[in-house]
Amino acid sequence: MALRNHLLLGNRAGAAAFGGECAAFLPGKPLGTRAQRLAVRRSVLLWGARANLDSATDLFTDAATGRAGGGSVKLENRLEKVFDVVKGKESKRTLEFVKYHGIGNDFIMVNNLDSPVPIITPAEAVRLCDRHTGIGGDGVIFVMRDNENYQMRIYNSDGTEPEMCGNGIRCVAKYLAELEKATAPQSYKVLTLAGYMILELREDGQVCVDMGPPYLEAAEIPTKLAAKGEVVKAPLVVDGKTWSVTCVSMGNPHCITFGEEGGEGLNVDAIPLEQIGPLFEHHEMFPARTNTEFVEVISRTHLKMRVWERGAGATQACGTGACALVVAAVKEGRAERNCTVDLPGGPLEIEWRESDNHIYMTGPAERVFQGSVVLRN
Ligand SMILES: N[C@@H](CCC[C@H](N)C(=O)O)C(=O)O
Repeated sequence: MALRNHLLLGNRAGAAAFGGECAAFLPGKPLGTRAQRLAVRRSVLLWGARANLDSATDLFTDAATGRAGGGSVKLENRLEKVFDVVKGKESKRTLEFVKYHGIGNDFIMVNNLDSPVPIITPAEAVRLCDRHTGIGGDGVIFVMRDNENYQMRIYNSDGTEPEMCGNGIRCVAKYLAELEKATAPQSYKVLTLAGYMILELREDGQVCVDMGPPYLEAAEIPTKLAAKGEVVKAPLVVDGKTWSVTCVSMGNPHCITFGEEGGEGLNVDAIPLEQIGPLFEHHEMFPARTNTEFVEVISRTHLKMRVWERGAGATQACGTGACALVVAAVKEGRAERNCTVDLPGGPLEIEWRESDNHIYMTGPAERVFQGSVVLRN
C-alpha cells in the first residue's frame, strides 16, 4: 500500500516519492514506456484533492499484479488507468439494480429511463454477470423510454447484444409496474430490437406476452442451411453426428432439434450440453451464431427442452426458445399450436395463434433482490 501512504502524505514530497516509485514500480524492469512513467510522475506531482485514493490504490495494485502475470499490453492498459485516476479523469460510478428471474433465467435490471443509451458498457455487463465475482446473471436488461412507451435492451452475459429475450421481457413487465408503483392488471407496449412486444401483467402474477410472428426464411434467421425458403428437418453435422434441425427466428436465431436424422426421439436429460452446445452456437451455418434447443416430445401438447443460449451458455430457461420450438414442432407435425413447454427452470404456456400468426407466451417473473454495485474501470 505504498501508493496509499504516499497519497495520504498529501504533499509534494509524498507525491514525488510515489512518482519515483511509479518509475520503478517493483524491483526488476520498470513498468510501461519511459513516456508513460514520466506522465505518471508529472500527474502525481500535480496531484491534489482530485485524486481518487481508493481507485488509484486498487489500480496500482492491479498493475503490479498484472506485471506478475506478464502481458505488457494488459499491463500498459492498467498503467494508463492509474494515470487517469490520479489525474482525476475517472472516478467510481455506482449502479443501482434490481435482480429478477423468469423461471430461473436471471437478469440484472437497470433503470435506464434517463438515458437513450445503456448506462453501462458490455465489458461492465460481463463483470456484473459473473456468478463468482459479480452479481450473477444471464444478462443485463436496460429499461429505457420510447416516447410514451418503453424500450428494452439487453446484453448477454458475454457482453453481446441480442435482439430479444422472452423471459427477460416478462421481468420487464414486473419491473415497470414496480417503477410506476402500479398494480396488476397492467399492459405495456415495449420496443425491442425485434420490434414492439405487448405485455399483459395479470392479477394472478403471470405475464402474457404477444411475441409477434415467427420468421422462417433462411436469410431472416440467419442460416446458410438453405439459400432461400424455410429450413425444416434439415441435416446438420455436429460432433460427427447428423442432427435433424428446424430453424426459427423470434427476432433472435434458434436452431431446434428433436434428435439425430433417422434416430429415436431425444432424452434431453442425457444431452451433453456443455460439449455440443458451443459447436451448434458457433457452427459455420449460423453467421450470427445461434441459440439451440434440444427437445423431447412428451405428447402433442407437452414438450420438454434444454437450451444452449448464444452468448450465455446453458441457462435454466429461454422464452424465445420455447416459442421457437413450438413453431418447429408444429412445422415438423409433432405437436399442436397450444403447448406446455417444460424447461429446466419450470413450465411456460405457448400458443402459436392461427388467426394472427402471433405467438403468445405466458409465465411468471419474480423479483429476487435489489442492490448497488461499484463499477470498476
Ligand atoms: N434467455 C432469453 C434469450 C436471450 C438472448 C439469447 N441469448 C440470444 O443471444 O439470442 C429468452 O428468454 O428468450
